[in-house]
Amino acid sequence: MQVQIVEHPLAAARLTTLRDKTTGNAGFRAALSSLTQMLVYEALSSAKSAVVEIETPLQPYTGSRLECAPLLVPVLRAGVGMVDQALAMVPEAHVGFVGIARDEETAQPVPYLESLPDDLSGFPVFVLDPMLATGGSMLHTIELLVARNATDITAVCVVAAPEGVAALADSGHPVRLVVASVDDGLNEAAYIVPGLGDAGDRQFGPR
Ligand SMILES: O=P(O)(O)OC[C@H]1O[C@H](OP(=O)(O)OP(=O)(O)O)[C@H](O)[C@@H]1O
Ligand SMILES: O=c1cc[nH]c(=O)[nH]1
Ligand SMILES: [Mg+2]
Repeated sequence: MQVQIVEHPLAAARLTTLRDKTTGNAGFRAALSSLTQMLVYEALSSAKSAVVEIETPLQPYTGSRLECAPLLVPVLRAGVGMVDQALAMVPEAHVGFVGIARDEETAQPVPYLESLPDDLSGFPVFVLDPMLATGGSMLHTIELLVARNATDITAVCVVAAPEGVAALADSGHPVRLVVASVDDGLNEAAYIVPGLGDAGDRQFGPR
């Protein structure tokens, strides 16, 4: 599986703000939005372009546009904080939604929402979720997409645990990962360490 770690100094600065436990809800949402811009920019660096013929004020010009905008799929709740900025980068994109909450005892994903197009053949899909911990939530999402014929899936994450990266790689599904950091691992409660805590709670408060 292709893993692209975005290590730009500005990305590292936003990630530090997210990790800082003194950052409040508003500051966390702002830093997540800003970092999402960098992650989506990098995730699109290999996207195909289509030729567009235009005219500048001076002469004809052969320009380009994205050949196919990715379907954006935020995983609720935490991925909600990434979707506005991703849409700002790709305004023509469509958006699907998946809702999953981990069971706090077992860390198993509990799905509660699925709102996706029926057929994703030929469409690139960007799954937006800041946290890839055990990988259970991302794998569930990927399985929903593959069942709809998706063959080009990008997981856009902020922090990943090696366990989650391995789970995606071992799944054999057509997925690549774009992430700001692969951290040390998971603690006994399946939280990423050093991590940034609960990305949903830090944006929106406890559920
Ligand atoms: O890789 P996993 O072990 O599945 O953990 C990662 C998931 O946990 C978080 O969501 P959470 O379940 O806390 O829901 P929330 O976004 O509503 O807070 C996070 O946003 C991922 O979706
Ligand atoms: O560290 C973690 C693990 C799962 N979900 C989060 O929000 N944070
Ligand atoms: Mg949460």
